Amino acid sequence: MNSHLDLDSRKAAQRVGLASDTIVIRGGKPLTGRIEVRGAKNLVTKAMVAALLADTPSVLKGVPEISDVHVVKGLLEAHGVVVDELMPGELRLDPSNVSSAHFAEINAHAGSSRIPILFCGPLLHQLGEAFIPDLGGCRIGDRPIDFHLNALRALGAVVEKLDDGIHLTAPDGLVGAHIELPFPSVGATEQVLLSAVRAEGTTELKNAAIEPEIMDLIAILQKMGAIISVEPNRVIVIEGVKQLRGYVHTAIFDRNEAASWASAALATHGDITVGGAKQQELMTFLNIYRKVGGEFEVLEDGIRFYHPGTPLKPVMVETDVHPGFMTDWQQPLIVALTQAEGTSVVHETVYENRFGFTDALNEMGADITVHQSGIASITRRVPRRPLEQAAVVTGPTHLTGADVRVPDLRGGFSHLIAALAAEGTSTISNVGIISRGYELFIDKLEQLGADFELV
Ligand SMILES: CC(=O)N[C@H]1[C@@H](OP(=O)(O)OP(=O)(O)OC[C@H]2O[C@@H](n3ccc(=O)[nH]c3=O)[C@H](O)[C@@H]2O)O[C@H](CO)[C@@H](O)[C@@H]1O
Ligand SMILES: C=C(OP(=O)(O)O)C(=O)O
Repeated sequence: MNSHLDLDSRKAAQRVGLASDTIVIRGGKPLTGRIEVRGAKNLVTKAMVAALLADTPSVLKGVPEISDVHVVKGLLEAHGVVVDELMPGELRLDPSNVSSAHFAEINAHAGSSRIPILFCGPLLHQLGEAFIPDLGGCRIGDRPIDFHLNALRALGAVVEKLDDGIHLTAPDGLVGAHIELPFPSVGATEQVLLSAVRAEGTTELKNAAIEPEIMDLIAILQKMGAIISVEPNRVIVIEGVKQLRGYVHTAIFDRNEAASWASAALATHGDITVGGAKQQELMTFLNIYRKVGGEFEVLEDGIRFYHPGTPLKPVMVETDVHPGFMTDWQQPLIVALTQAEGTSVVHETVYENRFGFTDALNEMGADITVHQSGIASITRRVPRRPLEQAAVVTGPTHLTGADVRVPDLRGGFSHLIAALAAEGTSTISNVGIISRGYELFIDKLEQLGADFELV
C-alpha cells in the first residue's frame, strides 16, 4: 500500500472505532465461539450507489460498519444524497436533491476504494456529467479500468482524463449497446448494469460476471423497476427504463468474511460458528475446506467451522470467477495450508500480484514459494492467464510470532490468523486497512477468545 492509503487506513480505523493502528497478538490459542456476519462489502457499497439512480428514497438493511461504506456515504453526501442511519445497519438513502459535487469534496475520497468508478452511469443519468476521483482498493495488481471506460464509451459516454481523475459527459444521453467484456470483470459488469438500466434501448452484455453479489444487485435494480434478464453463458440483457424508484433490501451476507473466519478456525485448531453464513454461496469454498480436512456443520442461521483434531491435507486450488474459488478466499486459507501435511499449490488466476502477503508468513516460519509466472499443470481446470502466479505451500511448519505490516485487506486478515496460530507474540501494524472489509474484527477477536491488545 502506498502512504496515501496508509493515511486513509488510519482515518478509516478511527472512523470505525479502532483506537489504534497496531495490534499485539499472543498466539497459540484456538479461536472458539460465535460471531455474526452482515451484508457483503462487495454488494452493500454498490447498492448504495444504485440508490442514486432512483427518484425516491431507498432503505438498505444489513449494512456493516466498515470503512468502505463510509467512503461511499461521503461520496453520496457530496452529491446531495441524504444518508440517514435509521437503526444500526439500516440506511435510508434519499436522492431527491442530487446535485453536482465540488471536486475537492470528491477528491477527499481519492485512493480510498474502487467504488467511485461505479458513480459514472448514475451521475450521467442524474446530472449529465460525472467527475470521478482516482481509485483506491487493494494494490494486488494493476487494476486497470479499461473495461469500464470502453463499456461507458459504447453506451455513449465521452471520457476525458484529468490529472487526478476522470470527467465524463454524455452529449446524446446513454444509449443501449452490445458489449463483450474481455474477462468477466465484477466491477465492469456492475458498471454496465448501473449505466444501461436507465439508458435508451436495450443493452446486451456478453462474458458478464455472475457473482452472487451481482445477482443481488440485479435483484435490487429489479425492485427499483428495471428489466434485466440473466441468460445462459454469461449473457445479461438490460432493457432500459426511463425512471427508477427506491428499494427496500437486505444485503446478501459477506461470503468473503465468512470464508475468512472459517480459515481462522482451521489455522488455530478452533471452532467458530459464523452466524448469517449460508451454504449455497460458499459451496466451492466448502468443498476445498472439506478436502483440506476442515469440518463444517450447516445450521439454520449460520455455519459452524472447526478443526477436527486430525491432520490437515494439502490441496490444489485455482482461483477463478464465480462459481470458481474466489480470489479473496486464498489468503486466509493459505495460513491453514501451512499446517497441512504435504505440498499445496494455489494458482492465482484473477490478479497478477496477490501473494505479497506470503513474505510475512515466511518470516513467521512458513514455507511458501511464489512462482511469479505461475505453474503449468495438466490437472488445471482454469485456462492459464498471462499474468497469473502460483504459491507452493509446504507444511506443516511451526509458526512463531513476528512483527509484520498489513499490506492489503485479505493479506492483512491472513496475518492476523497467522499471528493467532503462531507461538509467541506478534506485532501487526497498519491494521486499519482490515476495517475496509471486516466489520468490528477487534470485537469479534475478543468474542472468540483471542489474546491481544491494541497499542
Ligand atoms: C469492491 C469489489 O467488489 N471488489 C471485488 C471485485 O473487484 P473488481 O471489480 O475490481 O475486480 P474485477 O473482477 O473487475 O477484476 C478481475 C480482473 O479483471 C481485470 N480488469 C478489470 C477491470 C478492467 O477494466 N480491466 C481489467 O483488466 C483486473 O485487473 C483483474 O485482473 O471483484 C474481485 C474479483 O472477484 C474481488 O477480488 C474484489 O473483492
Ligand atoms: C480486493 C478486494 O477489494 P477491493 O476491490 O475493494 O480492493 C477484496 O475485498 O479483497
